[in-house]
Amino acid sequence: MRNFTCVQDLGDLQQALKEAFEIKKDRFQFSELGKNKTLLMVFFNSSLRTRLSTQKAAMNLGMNTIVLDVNQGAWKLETERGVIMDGDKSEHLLEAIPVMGCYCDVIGVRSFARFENKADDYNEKILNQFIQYSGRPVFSMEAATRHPLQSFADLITIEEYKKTARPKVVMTWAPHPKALPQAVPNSFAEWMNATDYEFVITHPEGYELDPKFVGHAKVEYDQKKALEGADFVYAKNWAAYQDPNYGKVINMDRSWTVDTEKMALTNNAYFMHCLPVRRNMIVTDDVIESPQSIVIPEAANREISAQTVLKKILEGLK
Ligand SMILES: CCC[C@H](NC(=O)CCC(=O)O)C(=O)O
Ligand SMILES: NC(=O)OP(=O)(O)O
Repeated sequence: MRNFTCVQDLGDLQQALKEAFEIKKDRFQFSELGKNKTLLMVFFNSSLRTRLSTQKAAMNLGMNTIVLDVNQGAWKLETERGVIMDGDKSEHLLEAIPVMGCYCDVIGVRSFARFENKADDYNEKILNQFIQYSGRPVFSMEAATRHPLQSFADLITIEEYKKTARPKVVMTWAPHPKALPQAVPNSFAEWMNATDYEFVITHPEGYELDPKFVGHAKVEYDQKKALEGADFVYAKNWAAYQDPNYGKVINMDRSWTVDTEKMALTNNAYFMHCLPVRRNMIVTDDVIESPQSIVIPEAANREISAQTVLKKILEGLK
């Protein structure tokens, strides 16, 4: 595998899951694979789980790691070609990216949607420049439209906890004070659609996601109806996608917060969230602290999804 930006890049998903569970049995069995190889992790946005789990995964494979927080320490970067650089940006991405490629063998990039230009976001303008100009394999650590390492970990977790072959998985929107990217819900939907699970998306009107990601999922505007009989509840906030409200918060309706009453409608469902989570906005304290909350094992599986992806990229370098 050269680059990893979406579920399709993994190829056979069932085979990738087998590799992930093999790694989980003994995460140090491939510790020679990454010897003398360096992973560069580039963050344009904050991170806890991705930063820690991806470094740990690289170390499990014997890799060296370098972490760059672009907005803390590096030169402020210009991303637009043709701009006269007489302002506060000292370096252009078109130099910085090939330079970064000189110092590493694999690059991970986190660059959220900026909500300034929908086309730039949905054409993955930043991530694709790393793919085009770095000369190295590139993987997404959450880009503008997807978060594949998270979604892979989410799928691993559902496979571990499911009680039936085809569980009912419900992704529900929940309120948040900020305009959050559609990357996590887009990606979760894309990965759920790649399985044979029963998958339902529920959100208020106006929060419809890009149909490219919704695919054949059922969309239900009545959250309580959607939650009936659910085996997994995946909560997440996202800003509006559809024009003219792209990138906007158009609703903060706290009746969409996931609470014990909502969870009582389900089939004793497990509660999932990618974290970080705004308690008592997305989900109540009682629900996220309940025995049915699997947000910590879900986060722990980020090491496994990252290690599986890095292993496949390193195998492609041989
Ligand atoms: C893995 C999730 C990363 C990001 N989350 C946030 O930016 C939350 C920020 C906040 O709650 O202040 C998102 O929603 O895409
Ligand atoms: N879920 C996730 O990617 O968390 P961070 O933003 O903390 O990396």
